[in-house]
Amino acid sequence: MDVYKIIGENRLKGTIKVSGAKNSAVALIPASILANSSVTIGGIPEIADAWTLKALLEEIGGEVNFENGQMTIDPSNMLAIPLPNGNVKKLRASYYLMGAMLGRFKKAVVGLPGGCFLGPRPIDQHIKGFEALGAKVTNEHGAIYLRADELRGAKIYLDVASVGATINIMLAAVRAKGRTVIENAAKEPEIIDVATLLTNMGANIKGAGTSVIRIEGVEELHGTKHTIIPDRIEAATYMVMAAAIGDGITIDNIIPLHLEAVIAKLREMGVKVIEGEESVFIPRVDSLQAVDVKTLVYPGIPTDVQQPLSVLMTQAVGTSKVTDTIYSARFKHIDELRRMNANARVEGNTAIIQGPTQLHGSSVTATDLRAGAALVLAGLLAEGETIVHEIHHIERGYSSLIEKLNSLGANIRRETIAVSSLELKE
Ligand SMILES: CC(=O)N[C@H]1[C@@H](OP(=O)(O)OP(=O)(O)OC[C@H]2O[C@@H](n3ccc(=O)[nH]c3=O)[C@H](O)[C@@H]2O)O[C@H](CO)[C@@H](O)[C@@H]1O
Ligand SMILES: C=C(OP(=O)(O)O)C(=O)O
Repeated sequence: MDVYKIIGENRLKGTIKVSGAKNSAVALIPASILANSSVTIGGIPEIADAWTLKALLEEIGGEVNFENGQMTIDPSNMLAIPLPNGNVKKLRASYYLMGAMLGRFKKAVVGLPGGCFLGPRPIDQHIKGFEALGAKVTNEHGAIYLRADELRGAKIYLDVASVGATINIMLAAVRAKGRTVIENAAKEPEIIDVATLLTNMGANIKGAGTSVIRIEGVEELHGTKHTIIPDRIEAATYMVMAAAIGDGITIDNIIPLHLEAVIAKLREMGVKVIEGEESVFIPRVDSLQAVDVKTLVYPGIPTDVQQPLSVLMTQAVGTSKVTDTIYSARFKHIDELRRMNANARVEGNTAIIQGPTQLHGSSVTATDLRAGAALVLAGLLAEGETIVHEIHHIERGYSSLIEKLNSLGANIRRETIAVSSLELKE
């Protein structure tokens, strides 16, 4: 069982480089299935989700090379091999195999996705979209079966502006006959990134990044080269860390526009954020003010950032509130923070955090990816040693987290511990 052992209270200083966006990568990699020749994607983060997707594409006959952040996928020999179990369960984004395989083969069998448990994560809007395009969709023993004689363009109104459903419908619709219109589409930057790749493969997509996306289906898509956008969630995580325990940190390789809501909220807390073209500099912060935060769809504060932000709130003077309107149960980290002396409680979809508090090193469990990042930050702030368990969640989405933070002066070790010491913790 591997854990992170963190000795806290070191001030961090220097420059940290953000990797390519996980939530783009996990859609771009499956999108390559739709091409008739090799697709090369640069800037893929070294995260477990990328390796799992590589293995999944290989399971269906793809030839995949992943080296130095560049993934080249030759999809020519891929087949519609059913994927009911195994690797598909390891990540949420395996659901993109449904749209991509449906688009290419007009059929797919994909086990219901895994990923972080954030409360219920329905995929009804994805299925509604596939059905509108003419697919028959059934759920048999925990796997989704999709089959269509032909895919026909359709008008699809999403009941919720879902990132996953918007991308999944785009993946199928680019190969449908005629025009698809997605209304109330999600507007996240990752959607534009996927649309850009598909367009460079020969797809005809208009309006990605707005709430109405129009797609004219095409007969064939070809190979191309693409560079992924920087990870705005990773960037936000490091910005929050810089505000909490930095002594002057530059966060490099970012698109500041993607982070406007986070930057505005940090400024409201008293953090100085100096924006460059592709970086921000955050000087040492001496005093933080309590704030209220509500997560919203883009361009609002992302739900993925609320967990690290709630750790920052333990350092702010006064009572902060963070309401998650996207995933109302995404608060498992609060119990862990309480073990570390945080004065925090959850009421409905809101965490209420009183600060400032000196956090104490403790043995805690990462219940999901961003909860894990939040606990790493808590460990960096805490006096003494913090041991973070279940780090596989963190390594699904953060590339070289320990190396990056240690290069700023953090003291984090990844260690294998005997199961008996885990049992002692229980
Ligand atoms: C792999 C990936 O990109 N994951 C991201 C994606 O997840 P995910 O694709 O799960 O998130 P969605 O944008 O689809 O979900 C947003 C909201 O819509 C609801 N919903 C979604 C689909 C559906 O069919 N029915 C439905 O009701 C969800 O329960 C949630 O309340 O966007 C989330 C919201 O920005 C992020 O937290 C995740 O990091
Ligand atoms: C919840 C997340 O990931 P996933 O949707 O892959 O579980 C996340 O990126 O914060």
